[in-house]
Amino acid sequence: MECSSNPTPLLLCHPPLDNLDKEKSTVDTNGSVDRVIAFDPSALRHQRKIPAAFIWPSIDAASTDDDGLAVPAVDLSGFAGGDAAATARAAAQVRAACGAHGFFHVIGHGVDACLARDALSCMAGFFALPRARKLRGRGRGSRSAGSAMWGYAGAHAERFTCMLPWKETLSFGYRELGGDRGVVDYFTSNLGEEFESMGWIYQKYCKAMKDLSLTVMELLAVSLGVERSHYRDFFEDSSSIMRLNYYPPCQEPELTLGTGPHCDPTALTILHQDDVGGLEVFADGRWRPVRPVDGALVVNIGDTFMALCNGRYKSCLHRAVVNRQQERRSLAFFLCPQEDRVVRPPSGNLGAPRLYPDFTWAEFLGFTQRQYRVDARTLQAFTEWLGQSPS
Ligand SMILES: C=C1C[C@]23C[C@@]1(O)CC[C@H]2[C@]1(C)CCC[C@@](C)(C(=O)O)[C@H]1[C@@H]3C(=O)O
Ligand SMILES: O=C(O)CCC(=O)C(=O)O
Ligand SMILES: [Fe+2]
Repeated sequence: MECSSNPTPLLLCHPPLDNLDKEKSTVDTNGSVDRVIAFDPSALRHQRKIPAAFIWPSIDAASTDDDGLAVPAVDLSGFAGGDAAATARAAAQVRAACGAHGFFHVIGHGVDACLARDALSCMAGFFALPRARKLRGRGRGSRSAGSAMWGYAGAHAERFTCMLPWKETLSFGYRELGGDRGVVDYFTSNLGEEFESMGWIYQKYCKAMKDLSLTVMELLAVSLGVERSHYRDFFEDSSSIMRLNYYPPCQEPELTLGTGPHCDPTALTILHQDDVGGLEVFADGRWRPVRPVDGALVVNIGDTFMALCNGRYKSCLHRAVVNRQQERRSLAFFLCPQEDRVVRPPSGNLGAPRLYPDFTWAEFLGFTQRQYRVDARTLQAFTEWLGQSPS
């Protein structure tokens, strides 16, 4: 597999647009995947070496610098309460962080601490289930573009054949409109009635993340000098993605990755990580950890927001590493526009000259699920692909 996520000379690394098809060259001649790995950490634990499919190119798995990334802790309480000085301070912090690397912590965010704790801890029960049971949570999503990514996935081994991530995930969609128990219904209909209480935890957690993401959108607008409600209104009817990440301990952590180097294609990510650590950002030419801070949530700009602000704020390359001793859990809430909404920056001084073409989230999500494995240059590849498409 050609390197598709070389972090150093990003622009010098041009994999073919269909980097998914390239990987399928390891599919056998009658079209079926011949080396599907059933990711079963309890069985893999007894092997001295990890399977070759989990080994990443050394450039992607390059070691981490000790120097933690300086991410500001943006206190949202004053901003939400309408305090002018607190707003100016928060906007300045966000402007500096997003102009540099796009990552910041939020504190004073108002998310119930018990809910946040429960959402992180209750996933343990799910990932500890036998594999066959977890697989019941596969696939039945409502939206076709993303349906391959809904439900349970063990190392994405059904989608990819090499550079597999050392993780298990459970993903589901969240949209508020159309009912206030969509997540609960997802859990009970896909996993079983006994998952109802877990479904309620994520139902409430998603609502809290949606509200928080709209507050952050307001702050981003203020920080960019855009009309305060502009992005909030844009995302009011958003359809977002909730993902539970479970990273088991790994016997050869320096050879693999929990999540490979990528920029999030989505608009905004709110990450709740446990206290183990593993998130890293590629900044100033090196991989730097974003150390967990108790009570804080990590926020980062994704490609879709970078397009919405015409490149003023960065969607930055990041990854998650694993370690020998400890399992790690994280919760990622990905804010995405409603599928058919056109992504374009507001007119005015942000808008020209345009760096990216108009697109819809349905098109971009479809590209990441059918055409291209998300990496460091997804938005660029998507832009080129749009330019080549008939219309
Ligand atoms: C739209 C998306 C694609 C990925 C999930 C997400 O909702 C946001 C980030 C993307 C991802 C996590 C980036 C790293 C590679 C990936 C395959 C993964 O390791 O999970 C990505 C997701 C995907 O499912 O395509
Ligand atoms: O688990 C983490 O720390 C990061 C995961 C991530 O970047 C993602 O899911 O997009
Ligand atoms: Fe990410």
